[in-house]
Amino acid sequence: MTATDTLGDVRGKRVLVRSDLNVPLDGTTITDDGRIRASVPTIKALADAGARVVVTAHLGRPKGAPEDRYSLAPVAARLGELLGAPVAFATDTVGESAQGVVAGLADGQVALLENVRFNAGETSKDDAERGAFADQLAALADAFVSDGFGVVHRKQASVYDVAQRLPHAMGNLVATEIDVLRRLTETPERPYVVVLGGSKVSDKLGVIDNLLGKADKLLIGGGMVFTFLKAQGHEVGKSLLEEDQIPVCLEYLKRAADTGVEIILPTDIVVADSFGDEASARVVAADAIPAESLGLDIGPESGKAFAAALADAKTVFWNGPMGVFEQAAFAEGTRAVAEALTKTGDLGGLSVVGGGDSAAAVRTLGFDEAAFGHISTGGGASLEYLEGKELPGITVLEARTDSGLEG
Ligand SMILES: Nc1ncnc2c1ncn2[C@@H]1O[C@H](COP(=O)(O)OP(=O)(O)O)[C@@H](O)[C@H]1O
Ligand SMILES: O=C(OP(=O)(O)O)[C@H](O)COP(=O)(O)O
Repeated sequence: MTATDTLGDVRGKRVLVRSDLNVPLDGTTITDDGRIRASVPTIKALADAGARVVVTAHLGRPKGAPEDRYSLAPVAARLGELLGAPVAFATDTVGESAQGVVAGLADGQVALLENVRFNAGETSKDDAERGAFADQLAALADAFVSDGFGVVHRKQASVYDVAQRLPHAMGNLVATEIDVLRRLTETPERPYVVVLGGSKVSDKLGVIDNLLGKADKLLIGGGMVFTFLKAQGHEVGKSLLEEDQIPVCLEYLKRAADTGVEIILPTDIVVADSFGDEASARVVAADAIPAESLGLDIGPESGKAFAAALADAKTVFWNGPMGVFEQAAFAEGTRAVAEALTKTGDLGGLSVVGGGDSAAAVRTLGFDEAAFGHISTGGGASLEYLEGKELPGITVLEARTDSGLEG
C-alpha cells in the first residue's frame, strides 16, 4: 500500500513528507547520498501524483538554533539532481521563507525546508512546546507522509506530533524497512549475531539489555568498547568513555556469562595521539592503551576474531562502524566486519547493515550493496525495533484510521 493509496487523490494538495536526509558532509560536500536516494521514490511518487511536496528533515544534532554547518542547502541541490527537477529551498522551517516557498509551489513541484532541528520545539521534551511547533509545521500542509525511517524512534514534532494533526500515511521506505526487520524479530535463523559500534554510545549501550535475550553473540567495536574495557579494569586513555555506564557494562558481562550469550570484545586496538592523527596510528593490546592516546579502531587480531565469530552466522544485524572509518588508518576493523557479512548470504543467511554511517561505510569502502541482505537507513531505529520497543513514529500512524484526504 503506497502513501497515495492511503491518502487518496493528492493532486493540488500540499503534502508534508518527513524524510531522513541526515547524510555525512565534508564541509558542504555530501560524502554519501544513500539516504537521499532512499527518500526519492516516495517524494517522486507524490510529485508524479500532482501533490505539492514539502519535505522536512534534520541534519546532525544542532541545539534548537540555526548553525551554518548543519544547513540542508547542499541536500536540496542533490535531491533536485536525483529527482531531475529543481527543489525549492526554504531558508527557515516554518517562517516567512517556508510559507512563501510552499505558497509558490505548483502541482508536482517539490520544496525542502531548512533543518527542522534549528527549532527548539522539534526535539523538546515538553509536549506543549513540541505541539506548538507541530502546529506550525502542520499549517504548511494538507497531509503528512512519514518516510524518515531513521527517525521513527524519536518522539519529535516532525515525526510524531505532526501526524496527530494531519491526515497521514506511512511512506514506502518506512514500510519496506519494517518488512525486512520483521523477519529478523519473528524467526531469526541461528546463530544470530549482532555487531555494535559507532559513536552514539549512550544510545546504544541501552539496547544491549534486550539483545542479550535474543542474540547468540554480541560483537562490540567502535566507541562503545572503551566503557566495557574500563569496566574490566583497563585504562582507556583519552578514548570515548561513558563513566556512568560502567556498572551497566559490568552487569551485561555478568548476565552474558550467566546466560551463555557470548560478548566478544576486541583484544587489540588502533590508537592515535589525538583524534584523526593518522600519522601516529599504532596497534596496542586492548588492556594496554597508553594514557596519552585514544582508541580509534579495533586492531587486526580483533578484526580476524570478529570475522571468525561471524563465519557461521545465519542472521546478522550490524550497526555502527568499528572505528573512524572515514580515515584509512582507522578503517580496517570496519572493512573486516563488512567483508565477513558479505559471506553470510552465501550460507543462505540474512545480513542487515543499519545506520547512516554504517551504510555509508560499506559503500565508501567499496563494497557492493548487493552483497548484503539489506542496507537499512536507520541504525538506532532498527535497533529499537529489534529490541521490541514501540517506535513512536510508527505507533502514531497506527493510532488514527481516518487518514484519507477530503475532496
Ligand atoms: N573509537 C571511536 N571513537 C570515536 N568515534 C568513533 C569510534 N568508532 C567509530 N566512531 C565513529 O562513529 C561514527 C558513526 O556512529 P553512529 O552514528 O553511532 O553510527 P550509525 O550512523 O551507523 O548509526 C562514525 O562517524 C565513526 O567515525
Ligand atoms: O543518523 C540517524 O540515526 P543512526 O545514526 O542511528 O542511523 C538518524 O538520522 C537519527 O539521528 P539522531 O540519532 O540524531 O536522532
